[in-house]
Amino acid sequence: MSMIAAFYGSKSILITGATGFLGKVLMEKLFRTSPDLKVIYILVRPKAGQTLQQRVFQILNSKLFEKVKEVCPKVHEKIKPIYADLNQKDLAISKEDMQELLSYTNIIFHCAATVRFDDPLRHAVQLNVTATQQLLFMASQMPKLEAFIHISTAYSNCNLKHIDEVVYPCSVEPKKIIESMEWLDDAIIDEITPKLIAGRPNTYTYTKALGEMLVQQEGGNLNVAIIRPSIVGATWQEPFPGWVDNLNGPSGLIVAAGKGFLRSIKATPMAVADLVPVDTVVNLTLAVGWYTAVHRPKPTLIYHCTSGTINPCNWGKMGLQVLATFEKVPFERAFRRPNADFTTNYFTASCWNAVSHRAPAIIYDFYLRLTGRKPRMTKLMNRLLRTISMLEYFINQSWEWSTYNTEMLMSELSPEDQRVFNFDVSQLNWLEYIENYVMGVKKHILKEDMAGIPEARQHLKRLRNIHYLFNTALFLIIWCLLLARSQMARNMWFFIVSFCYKFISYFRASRTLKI
Ligand SMILES: CCCCCCCCCCCCCCCCCCCCCCCC(=O)SCCNC(=O)CCNC(=O)[C@H](O)C(C)(C)COP(=O)(O)OP(=O)(O)OC[C@H]1O[C@@H](n2cnc3c(N)ncnc32)[C@H](O)[C@@H]1OP(=O)(O)O
Ligand SMILES: NC(=O)C1=CN([C@@H]2O[C@H](COP(=O)(O)OP(=O)(O)OC[C@H]3O[C@@H](n4cnc5c(N)ncnc54)[C@H](OP(=O)(O)O)[C@@H]3O)[C@@H](O)[C@H]2O)C=CC1
Repeated sequence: MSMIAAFYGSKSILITGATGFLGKVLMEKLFRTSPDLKVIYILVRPKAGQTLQQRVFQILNSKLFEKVKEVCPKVHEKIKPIYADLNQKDLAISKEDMQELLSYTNIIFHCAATVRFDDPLRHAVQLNVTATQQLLFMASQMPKLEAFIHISTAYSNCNLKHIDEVVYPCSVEPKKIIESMEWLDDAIIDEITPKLIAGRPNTYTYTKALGEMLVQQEGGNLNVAIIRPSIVGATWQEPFPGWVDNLNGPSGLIVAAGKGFLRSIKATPMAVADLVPVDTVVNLTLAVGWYTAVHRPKPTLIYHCTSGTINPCNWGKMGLQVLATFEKVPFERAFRRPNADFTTNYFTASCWNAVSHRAPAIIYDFYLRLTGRKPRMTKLMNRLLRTISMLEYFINQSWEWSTYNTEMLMSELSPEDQRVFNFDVSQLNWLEYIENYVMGVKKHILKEDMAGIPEARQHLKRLRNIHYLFNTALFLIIWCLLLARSQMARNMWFFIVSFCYKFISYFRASRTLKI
């Protein structure tokens, strides 16, 4: 029997961010391995016109929860959605709900955050720092609380090349940043943001670092732990390989490449692609929750959930495997045949962006206008290029994270727990994982059925023929223009024609003599 599964068996658990990518897999694993847990409180907000219940219903009826419904038929009775908005003071939790949370919660998993790289500092601070402070204040009033597990990111200190499992202080205290957001206007905040995030690429990584510092400072007597995942990808093994449900990180670029929009990206092929499967992150998170509650380590421990130092993959290997998988499992209705490459300098990247991204989009929008349809490709391409510009920071350099605490935790687990809550990425087969990831993007993000592969292949063949036709026509047009304007071109054309004529005559003559 798994000690960790038994530990959660009687617990009341609060998960923030449970409707997110990581949060869903965390909930699924808890219900599947500890079906007799008491309750999981999830902070949820209405979204896209859906009520809290509708959002929970949609999650429980998704493919991700198919196995849970077999082992925990009453799962819907064990989830308690609580209205909350991290943008609001006191998280907008009602008095009744707050009283219940304070009275019964045993474990908190704080996953909620804004993971956007381009959020204004005020919004990122509100979600990733102020909301964390409010959750810590709630936790300090929970008499039954055994552990507070805070999910940060391995890139919170990406301004450093080697990162240890410690909290690195930020130049300005989190509390001062929180207070200043209350009275500074947006214009001043925009002006000071570059100075505050200095060395980091965006407000996301900066505010995650602030959140860690706040947890360390205001964790008080709480049993707190911090987990830093690197780039969280699709599931590796459980509940099944390849599950992913958002366009963040690699997923969006895999879609863009598979649909033929993405043709080049500035990357360093040998740079470490520090991906970590979401089920690996969840297994580590649950093991940390158990260890923190049972062993109460002091001071606060930080756990790196990364792959680069244990089982490194690089962007070149990943990119080639993604392209190879497209050959086997093409995406439907592609704009062009998938064919992308990494460029290693800005000049080449700019040229490729102009020739292989912007020009085709303009041509295609011109065609849409000619056929009376609304042009959309240029707008989509600009968004994709903007996304790429934000991700490039992370694919053109490598970092090194120490993993002492994570390895220590693994050694503390029983063999059964190491099996059930496996976070040993040394066992990961990258080629197999990446192939499952691409197939998962096709099935779970694009909602494409594998039965449509033959038609997708036919579509790609048609695109190839159109591509050849277009290139031939372009060549002929350019050649005719050259012939019309250049005597040298005409002389060259005459030489080629006469050479071919003589070669054919000689060939015929030699064949006649042989007969
Ligand atoms: C040698 C051969 C080479 C061959 C190469 C083949 C290429 C194959 C690709 C494989 C290589 C992949 C490289 C991966 C690089 C990944 C690096 C990731 C690093 C993360 C480090 C930090 C990790 C963390 O701690 S949190 C990470 C999670 N956070 C994110 O990833 C957030 C990033 N996204 C954003 O910040 C925003 O989306 C932003 C700012 C980039 C774009 O914002 P914008 O407002 O423009 O768009 P959205 O409103 O978000 O969406 C608009 C629209 O676009 C769709 N969309 C969203 N994101 C993406 C995307 N990444 N790609 C494509 N499309 C995207 C979205 O669904 C929306 O559509 P609507 O219809 O409008 O809803
Ligand atoms: N994905 C990755 O590659 C990595 C993620 N992480 C960390 O893991 C955690 C989870 O990330 P991930 O699951 O990918 O992110 P998602 O964007 O998928 O999920 C974010 C969660 O936060 C919730 N949330 C955001 N804003 C609010 C708000 N105003 N009020 C209430 N809830 C809100 C979202 O709710 P809603 O559904 O209503 O929007 C969602 O449940 C984050 O802390 C992130 O920093 C760390 C490293 C890598």
